Formats: sequence, structure tokens, C-alpha cells
Amino acid sequence: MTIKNSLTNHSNTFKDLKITILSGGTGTPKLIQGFDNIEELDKKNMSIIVNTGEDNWIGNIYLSPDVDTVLYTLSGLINEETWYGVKNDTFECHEQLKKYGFDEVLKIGDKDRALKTHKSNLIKKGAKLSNIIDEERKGLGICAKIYPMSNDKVETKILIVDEESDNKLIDNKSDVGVKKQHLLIKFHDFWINRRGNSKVVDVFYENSNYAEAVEGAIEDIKNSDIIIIGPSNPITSINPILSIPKIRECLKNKVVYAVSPIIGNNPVSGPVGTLMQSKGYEVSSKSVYEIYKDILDVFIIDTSDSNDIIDNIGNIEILKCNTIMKNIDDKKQLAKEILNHYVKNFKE
Ligand SMILES: C[C@H](OP(=O)(O)OP(=O)(O)OC[C@H]1O[C@@H](n2cnc3c(=O)[nH]c(N)nc32)[C@H](O)[C@@H]1O)C(=O)O
Ligand SMILES: O=c1nc2n(C[C@H](O)[C@H](O)[C@H](O)CO)c3cc(O)ccc3cc-2c(=O)[nH]1
Ligand SMILES: [Mg+2]
Repeated sequence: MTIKNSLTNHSNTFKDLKITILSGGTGTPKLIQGFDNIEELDKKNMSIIVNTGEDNWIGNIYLSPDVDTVLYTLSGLINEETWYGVKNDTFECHEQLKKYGFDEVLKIGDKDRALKTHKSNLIKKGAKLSNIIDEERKGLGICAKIYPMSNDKVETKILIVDEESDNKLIDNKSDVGVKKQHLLIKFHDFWINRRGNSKVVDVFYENSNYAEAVEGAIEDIKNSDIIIIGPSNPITSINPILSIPKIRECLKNKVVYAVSPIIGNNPVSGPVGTLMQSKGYEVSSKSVYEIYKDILDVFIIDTSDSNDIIDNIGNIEILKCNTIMKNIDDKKQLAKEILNHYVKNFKE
């Protein structure tokens, strides 16, 4: 349909805008920094709904990696090398536990452990994750509201080919008795222990059909002017959020923008390629559009991406911007272009 590039500046009209951002992983938190640095935007009108599909217990520590990354990003504590944990943190406790024979595998820092211990204690007492996060964001002096995609357990599971059976197959391909075996594993097993090197057959969001959205999150979606799906892994960071029935239903009546995490056929980072192929998608920005299209109004691709995505994409508008966020100026510029485009095309 139509391609638009940079637009005139409408920043004075940002002050009343209400925005909700869907976030997971490391891509979207960069864009969240961009929005958080737009002075004219009232941060009390900014809500973030976060993926909890990778939440897990490590010993007695409750790990909610994508939530903690958003908390640290909005409080300026985030380690921007890894996009998890607290910058300049120490790892005394982590190292000492290893000496006692308990390897947490994930490197949890000493300052980071305080946030996770706070969550763990309250969860054990039966508190709701959404209430705990709200206390933590206030404790960190964050104005924006932050919600888990659900207070119910929804777990991202990866179906992989069991390498052992695969090798047996190769060795004894004539032996009809040897069958390809599959393993259903946690995302962390796939990404941390197996370094994302397994052959992925499929991805599931266990229990998502029965999971309730958080009331405040649904309220904020309904009251928002614009919903932004950030440039994160569509399969393991955004789709778990969209798999919560009430959330997806609500978004259908809203103005929704999405930023592609893939430029042409190249992801900027991570295992998004293998995971998209496992769901039958080619690795391309066009496939990202396919994944979101039933709720999408504007799809943002990188200026370096080709225009052939335009062919038959229905009535969705393509906006081309610089989507490679190397510094705070890039992040702020991308955030501003999204809001400028919204004001010009949906507000006036
Ligand atoms: C394992 C990895 O995980 P995670 O850290 O959870 O990251 P995301 O789900 O956010 O996926 C990373 C996703 O983000 C894209 N990305 C990263 N930086 C940028 C950027 O500056 N611009 C842009 N358009 N996309 C960005 C990257 O390509 C990845 O696909 C994971 O799940 O991948
Ligand atoms: O790949 C890693 N991811 C680590 N993560 C990130 C996370 O577990 C996953 O990498 C992301 O969820 C990928 O989607 C942490 C997250 C935290 O909140 C705290 C500590 C870690 C530590 C690691 C780590 O050592 N290695
Ligand atoms: Mg992730």
C-alpha cells in the first residue's frame, strides 16, 4: 500500500498520549528507553505488558527475566551489555553457591538477587506477581505501569529433535526400529543449556488458553491511544503475550504498531530465525507482518529493508524508519517517529 518516511514533528501533542507497549527480551527494552526519554510524554500514561513465558524457579529464586529487564531499563539500572541484571553488579553469592556445589547456571548478581529475593518471598506467601511488580516499580521510582502478561503460569516450551536419536538414525538409517525422538523442553534449557543449537520442531505456550490477563493491563489497553509491539522475538517474546485470549481480543479494537526485529532476512540478534522456521515461517520482516497481521495497523521496517514487502499486505500501512538502535538518539528518534506518525494519521 503506501510507504511513508520521517514526518514533521508533533511533539507538543504527545503530552496527553496514552501508550501501551508489549515487551519481551532485549529488543523492546531499547525502544522503551526511547519512549522514556521523550520529555513531552507523561510517563504515568505509559504501560508495559511483559512476557512471563520464561519465568522459572532456580533453587529458591523466582526468575522473571523479561519483567526484571523492564524494571531495570526504566530505572536506569540495566546492564546494557547483556540486557539483563544490574550494571556493575558483583557475583559473590553466585560464585560462593557454586563452591558449595549449587550452580545456578544463570549468573545472578548480588544487587539483582535482592529484586529476585523480594519476588520469591512474596510469591511463596501467595502474593500476585502483578502486585509484587507494582511494589517493585514504585520502589525503583518508575512512573510507568508494568504488568506481567498474566498472574497465571504460562510456560513457553520448545519441541526439539533429540540429538541422540537423530545420530542413531543417521548411523542406522536402514534399521526401521530407530525412530526420530522429540523432546519438549523449557525455553531456558533450549537457550542457556543447549545454547539454542537444537533443531526446533515447534513452540508451545503451555496453559495460555486458560490464563487470565491482569485487569489493570486490559484497562490500560482499552484506555490507550496507541499499542506498540516492540522489536522482540515474535515467537518467544511477543506471541506468549498475544496467546492470552483477553489480550489478543482487546488489541483487535485498538491502533497497533509493530516494529520488525528482522531486517530483510536478517535478525539483528538471537535465535529468532530457528524459532520462526519451526512455526513454518521464513526468516523475514514479511513473516513478522504475517504473525501480527490480524491485529496490526502500521508495520515498521528498517529503511534498508526492501519495498517488496508491500505486495498484497492488505490495508496495513508500512512505515520505514531507522530501526537499528545503537544509541539513545536512535532509540528516541524511533519512538518519536512512531508517535508523530500516530498523531498525524490517527489523532488529527
Ligand atoms: C534469546 C533472545 O532473546 P531475548 O534476549 O529474549 O530477545 P528478544 O526476544 O527481544 O529478541 C531479540 C530480537 O530483537 C531484535 N533486536 C535487537 N535489537 C534490535 C534493534 O536495535 N532493532 C531491531 N529492529 N531489532 C532488534 C533481534 O533481531 C532479535 O530478533 C531471542 O529470543 O532472540
Ligand atoms: O543467557 C543468559 N541469560 C541470562 N538471563 C536472561 C534470561 O534468562 C534469558 O537469556 C532471556 O530470558 C532470553 O530470552 C538472566 C536474566 C536475569 O533476570 C538475571 C540473570 C540472567 C543471567 C543470564 C545468563 O547468565 N545467561
Ligand atoms: Mg526472551
